Amino acid sequence: MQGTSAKTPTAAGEAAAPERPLVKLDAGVMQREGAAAAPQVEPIIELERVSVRYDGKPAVRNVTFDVGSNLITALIGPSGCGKSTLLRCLNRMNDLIPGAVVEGKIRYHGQDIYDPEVDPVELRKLIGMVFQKPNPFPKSIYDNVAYGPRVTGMKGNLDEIVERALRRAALWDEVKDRLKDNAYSLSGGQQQRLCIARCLAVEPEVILMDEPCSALDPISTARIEDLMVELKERYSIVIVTHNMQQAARVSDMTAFLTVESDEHGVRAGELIEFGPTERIFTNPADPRTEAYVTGKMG
Ligand SMILES: Nc1ncnc2c1ncn2[C@@H]1O[C@H](COP(=O)(O)OP(=O)(O)OP(=O)(O)O)[C@@H](O)[C@H]1O
Repeated sequence: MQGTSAKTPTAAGEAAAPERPLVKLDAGVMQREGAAAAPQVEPIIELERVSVRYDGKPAVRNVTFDVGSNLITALIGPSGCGKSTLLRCLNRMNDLIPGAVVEGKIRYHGQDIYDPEVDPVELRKLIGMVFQKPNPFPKSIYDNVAYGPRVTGMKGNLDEIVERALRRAALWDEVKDRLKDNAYSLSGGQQQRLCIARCLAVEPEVILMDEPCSALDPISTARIEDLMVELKERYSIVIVTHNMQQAARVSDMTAFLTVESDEHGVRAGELIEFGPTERIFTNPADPRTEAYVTGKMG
């Protein structure tokens, strides 16, 4: 599988990117400076007419868009429109759901990820996932981060790999003196950053985040949002969020989905609009997008 060549691991101890100031957008939502400019999308993942069914029942229909390299792409839309389903397609997590069938093409660096030659376990190392609720293992902080490198037999000094991942997840300073403590002794926000560190430890290229802040307080949420903006220097991120302010604050590109009926009256999630986040929130092309982002629908 292609894909690791673009990555240049750096030594532990690198400085975190400076926090970006917030700027006000016309729509009254706050967005970090830099995310406002219309970004160039150099695709790392391409979705082409992707449809998903569960036990024959359509959940998502004909979705086409590109996930840009080193950008944050937000998937937004009302409950049940298929955001999580679509996210799980991107690293074949739907393979683990009995009855789930994915159609269409998903290409990662141009390669069809559903090709029988592709090993989904290898794919998930390159396209990692962070879930809604922090889900650390009942192990020490160190062992949580070391878990992936150990089971995948990653080469290198394990202490350095753990430190690097914890630094990139902006958690090192808070845990460096308690690495042997159980992960459950951390706060919810720290646990979520630990899960991000666990994901980063195996050197992914893409991070999928399914409502990563929904179980967190506003301060922990702000830390994760800052972290996401720092991480995109090195990784490509796709985030599912119900929080439109969050999508507007952190993402560069936004895909808006909603449930629509086809000509036979069969309902499934469809992509209504995809584009630079600033435009989607301030000047959407479709009235359904406008209704959703202004809170009149969903
Ligand atoms: N494991 C599953 N088995 C059967 N149907 C499923 C499964 N997961 C999702 N669905 C169905 O697929 C559709 C899309 O669900 P999905 O969870 O992807 O939407 P969502 O936009 O992420 O929703 P929410 O915002 O509420 O989390 C829904 O109709 C849902 O009931």
